[in-house]
Amino acid sequence: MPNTLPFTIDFAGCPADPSSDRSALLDQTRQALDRLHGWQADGTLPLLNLPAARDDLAALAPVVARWRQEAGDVLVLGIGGSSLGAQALLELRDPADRGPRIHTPDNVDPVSFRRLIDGLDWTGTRLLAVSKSGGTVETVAQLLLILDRMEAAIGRDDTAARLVVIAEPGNSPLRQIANDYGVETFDHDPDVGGRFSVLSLVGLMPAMLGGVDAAAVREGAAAVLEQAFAGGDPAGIPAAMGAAVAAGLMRHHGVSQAVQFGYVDRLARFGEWWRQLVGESLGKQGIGLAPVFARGATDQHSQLQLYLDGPRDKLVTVIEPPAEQSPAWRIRPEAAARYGVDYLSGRSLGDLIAAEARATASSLIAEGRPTICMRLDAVDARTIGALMMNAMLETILLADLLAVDPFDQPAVEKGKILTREYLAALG
Ligand SMILES: O=P(O)(O)OC[C@H]1O[C@H](O)[C@H](O)[C@@H](O)[C@@H]1O
Repeated sequence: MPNTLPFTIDFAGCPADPSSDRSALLDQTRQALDRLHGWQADGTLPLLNLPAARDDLAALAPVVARWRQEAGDVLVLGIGGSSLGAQALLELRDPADRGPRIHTPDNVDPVSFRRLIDGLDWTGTRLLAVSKSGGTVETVAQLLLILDRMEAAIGRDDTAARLVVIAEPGNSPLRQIANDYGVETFDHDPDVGGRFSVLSLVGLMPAMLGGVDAAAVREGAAAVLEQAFAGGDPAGIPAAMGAAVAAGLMRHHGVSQAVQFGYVDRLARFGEWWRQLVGESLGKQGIGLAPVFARGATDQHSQLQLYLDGPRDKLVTVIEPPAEQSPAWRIRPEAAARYGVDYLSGRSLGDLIAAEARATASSLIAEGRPTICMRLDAVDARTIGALMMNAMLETILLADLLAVDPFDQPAVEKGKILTREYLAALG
């Protein structure tokens, strides 16, 4: 397969005006790309080496094959960067896949968690606990509760045989549990942050368990890096142009929100993954771009009025669906004529949603609202890998333009400390 990008991005709805310094911003992205290219070569930023990695996935293959054959249910316990990427990739599961049901109960709402757990047959259930730090309270709490239940039902040895842990090396609670039970453990690379870890085994092991083509995900990501590092004009590199456009709009036009308006249901979880990436990577020192996810066509009937006529503080990216392949249903011309909806004659839902995406983008542009149009060749593993790497690269480049560190999230620590204090104070 030629290594071209499986999507196109049109920035014409974000014209640069005289107050914008877009060419200076693009020059800066060129320098940042050169730096990143160097970091890929010397391994300083391992995220950039993940698309070409192979051995890590080969090491997972035996347990993945076993679980796909034996398990009825797999619980992937993790939150934030240890869950959202997997959730996004699992949306691409083939409905005919015969592997286990995969659950990603990232939240600790006791009612939804209990509903899930109460329905499980423990003999056929497998547990994958994922946490970079190995100490995230939600993940540890869920695991301890489940281990109790599972052990009571099938005994300690059979429980241990059903658990796999992914965590960075160290003496974290999760690592201690893994040692205690003697379970199979895989290393989370300490130098790959959670929200940048989807292309590692963190995102790809759950994807493989669901039969999603992990190699194709990486291939899509590799295509993005290859194009970005080929030395071309940054205006032709989607991540560089996206970062320059966003930085210009933030600096000169009061834009403070990025709306991803996706017209593909299977990319809704991708939208949630992207929210963490943008929110945690850029939101610091009083700077930030609030990521908003909207779902087309549903949010045309809920949010579009605001985007078209509300404050001019948004950059909207419309993700248009790919052309529908052999539509299953079309509206019969006689029915369309009879009910006065001739424009629907012979049309499929794919025709409708595609027309709606175009109409939303055109109406935003006509109102002078900064709008990016993204068109996908397909919704498949390669495309989502490319979308993810494009988003990560764009976020890193935008952080450079905004002079913030994309890889830390110091502000969230306070709440974690308080949570532990409040729990301890319960007595
Ligand atoms: O992977 P873990 O260490 O369990 O962390 C899970 C999540 O926890 C946090 O609160 C961080 O803000 C996130 O960036 C991270 O993805």
